[in-house]
Amino acid sequence: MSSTPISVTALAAMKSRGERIVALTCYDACFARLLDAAGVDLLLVGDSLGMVLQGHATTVPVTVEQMAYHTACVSRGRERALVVADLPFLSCATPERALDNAARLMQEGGAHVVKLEGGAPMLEIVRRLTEQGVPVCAHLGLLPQSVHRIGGYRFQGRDHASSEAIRHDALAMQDAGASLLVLECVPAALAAEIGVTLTIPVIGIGAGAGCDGQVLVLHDMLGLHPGRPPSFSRDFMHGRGSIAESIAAYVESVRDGSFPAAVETPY
Ligand SMILES: Nc1nc(=O)c2c([nH]1)NC[C@@H]1CN(c3ccc(C(=O)N[C@@H](CCC(=O)O)C(=O)O)cc3)CN21
Ligand SMILES: CC(C)C(=O)C(=O)O
Ligand SMILES: [Mg+2]
Repeated sequence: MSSTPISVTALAAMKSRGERIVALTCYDACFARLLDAAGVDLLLVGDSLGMVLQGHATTVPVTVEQMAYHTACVSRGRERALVVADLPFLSCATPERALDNAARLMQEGGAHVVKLEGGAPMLEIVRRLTEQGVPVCAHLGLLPQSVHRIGGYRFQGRDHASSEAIRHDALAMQDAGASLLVLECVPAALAAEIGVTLTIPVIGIGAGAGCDGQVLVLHDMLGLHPGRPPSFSRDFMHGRGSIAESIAAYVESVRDGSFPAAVETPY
């Protein structure tokens, strides 16, 4: 049985109907087939692959070449799910580079949407991409590509000034043409408020259950994190017999709003 492929407008329609969006990171065709068959709506080819696949301590070493390769692998495996690919570290340093690199992710990789980290300084790039027909997913809150500037993977938006900046940037991203927004590691109340304010879908990771959808790093939710997984993640393999069963449990838990629970919502 084949079903209609998901588009960014289909995700917006889900938001308006109050249906939660289920997303996971995905880096290869094998998992793309599995996640797609389980009804995952959005496959994020995240630059987190630098950490979970390549063994780096950060996402900083990941290149556009590598992102295009993994995006192409995912694109071959999916039928229905929307494919979103991360623009990696410094690939949006100028609007020209952003346009060239988005072209690679879409034309070589088959991505439907490109995602970029950052707020106000990225608005011009979001406008330029959007006016060229490139759907953009914005990414605010914790920006892992800035880990060396931030000094660690910390929750963001916990004081008045930074929560105001995130709120403001979220609206500005929507106005600049972004089709989706990922909010990473921000307080649940802030994320929920942004979710009801914006018309575009807001997908949270470490941002509470009030978002329009959830995303997790695939390896974390399969219990494959080396050491202690992030506090906002859940090991869906725990007590289950197969990967397929665990993915199905994640899909159901996001759809019915039981993931993330209070224990997976630090702030
Ligand atoms: N495997 C993996 N999972 C992720 O969620 C993830 C990546 N990699 N790579 C890119 C970014 C980095 N991320 C991370 C990584 C660790 C924490 C973490 O351990 N946070 C602490 C709280 C730290 C604090 O607020 O001071 C936690 O307990 O969750 C958070 C986000 C999220 N993304
Ligand atoms: C954590 C998600 C949102 C991401 O950007 C990634 O996997 O690279
Ligand atoms: Mg990323």
